[in-house]
Amino acid sequence: MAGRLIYLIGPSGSGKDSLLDAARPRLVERGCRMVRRVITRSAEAVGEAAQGVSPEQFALMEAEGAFALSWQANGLSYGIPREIDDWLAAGDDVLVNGSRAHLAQARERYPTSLVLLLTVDQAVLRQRLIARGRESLADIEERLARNARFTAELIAGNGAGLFVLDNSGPLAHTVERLLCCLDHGRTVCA
Ligand SMILES: Nc1ncnc2c1ncn2[C@@H]1O[C@H](COP(=O)(O)OP(=O)(O)O)[C@@H](O)[C@H]1O
Ligand SMILES: O=P(O)(O)OC[C@H]1O[C@H](OP(=O)(O)OP(=O)(O)O)[C@H](O)[C@@H]1O
Repeated sequence: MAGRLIYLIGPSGSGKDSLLDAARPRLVERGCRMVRRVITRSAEAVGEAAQGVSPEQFALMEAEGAFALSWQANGLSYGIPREIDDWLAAGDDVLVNGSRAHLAQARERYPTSLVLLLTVDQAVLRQRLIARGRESLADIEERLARNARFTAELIAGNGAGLFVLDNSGPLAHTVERLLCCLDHGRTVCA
């Protein structure tokens, strides 16, 4: 039986990478796989969670069919390696750090996917982005504006198909809710 694609989305700074890192050992325990994204960011800026490539390398990889999903946002290109399709075919669940703007395409390709929307209060989000110190203040404001547009639209348009995980509180709490959702489904953990 094919595995489930678990498509984690949420604004930049909502804590997607932190959540994946914190939950990693317990996800692995459950046989859930995670994949390193390919991003057109410098190697120093992407850290362990992704592979940094140049725009030229990215275009080449895309043309060669290296990605199961790919999108552009925030002036960057992002790719999810196509090896996830082998894992899904082998019956493994796969959790990916996705894009809200690319949700429709992801659902079209993976109709049984479970979509998790990570949310955080906008004021908390601004503070976290500033504290993370990765983008300029102007870039941070652009990300916040992009976020404000998206969250309301997503919840209005996809309410029934989304599991909302609030990460305004402690990360450990969000990890427990994520695992509860994966183990028992939306209704029990809501
Ligand atoms: N629950 C939380 N409480 C406090 N800080 C958090 C929490 N979740 C994430 N952070 C911090 O917020 C910042 C953004 O998190 P990050 O995982 O990089 O977000 P994303 O991957 O969604 O862009 C990081 O500095 C991270 O340490
Ligand atoms: O369509 P959106 O939902 O706005 O998402 C666009 C991109 O922004 C986020 O990545 P970002 O560059 O912020 O990296 P990070 O969130 O992993 O830090 C997200 O993971 C997407 O790749």
